[in-house]
Amino acid sequence: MNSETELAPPVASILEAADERSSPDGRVDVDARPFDEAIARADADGRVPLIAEVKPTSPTADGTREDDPVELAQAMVDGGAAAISVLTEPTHFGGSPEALTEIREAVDVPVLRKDFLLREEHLDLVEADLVLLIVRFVDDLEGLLTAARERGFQPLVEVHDEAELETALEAGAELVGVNNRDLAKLEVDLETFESVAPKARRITRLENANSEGLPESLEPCERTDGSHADGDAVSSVPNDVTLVAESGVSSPADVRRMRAAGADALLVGSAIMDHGAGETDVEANTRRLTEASGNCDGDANEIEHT
Ligand SMILES: O=P(O)(O)OC[C@@H](O)[C@@H](O)c1c[nH]c2ccccc12
Repeated sequence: MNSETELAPPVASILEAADERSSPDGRVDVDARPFDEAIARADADGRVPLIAEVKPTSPTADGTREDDPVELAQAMVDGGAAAISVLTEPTHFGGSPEALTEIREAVDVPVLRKDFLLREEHLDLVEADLVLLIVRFVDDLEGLLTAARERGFQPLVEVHDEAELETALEAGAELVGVNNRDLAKLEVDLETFESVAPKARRITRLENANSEGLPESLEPCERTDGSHADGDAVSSVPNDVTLVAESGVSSPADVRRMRAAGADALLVGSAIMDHGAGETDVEANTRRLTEASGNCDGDANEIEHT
């Protein structure tokens, strides 16, 4: 495994279980729904491009939602989600490959398989439009990226820091998720995306500069504290890596904060699933995030969450 620091005990046990899981013989062959088109459609409609996650429970959740996963996914799409993420990990997240298959049949947006995929054979368990590959847990990222693409999957490569980002980009990742949750402590800090994202822009900009020259900078969004998300352009680079801000986004203000830091899309689970006793209307929970204004207008578009 590609990890030197200690992992939170639930994560270590998830990985042990993942290592022992096997897939049926034979390779899947996916005709994937393009994720870039789903992002473009959302942007064109004025919706924040959101991957909403069907996550019945998790090591950090307070309870478990027993609702029909297909109904949950449909409610997320009705709330404006550009794509759906489905946990297929069974032991700690209450997920299943069957739920993913049913959801993919029921909705027409791209579906991400969220699991702990360690080896090539793990890719063959179930068809999906995207698969998550976590840099920290994968030994041969380049090999797994190739194997995923050969099957038709669009790989979303998850990183948590700059070193992992470099590994991801060197291996040829085009779609990168920056996880705000530290898997060593399971703590969430939105500054993770804010500090890693500009580095992704800088590295790909240098690569582009070799062939095309530098694009003009856009004025970066101003944050509510008056500082800038980063001095660099955040969304003007052609042939750029697509960046997804993952985890810990719970309010329209968080959405705007991640967009200001350069997120092309966001991945949100808990705030939509709401495992506690709070707001259980998944469609409304999704809508208040997809309708969060994409500009930096402070709280002008804040919808009261009662
Ligand atoms: O529930 P949150 O904080 O909105 O997070 C969603 C998603 O980012 C998170 O579930 C996640 C990110 N990377 C993962 C890897 C495995 C399992 C789960 C995850």
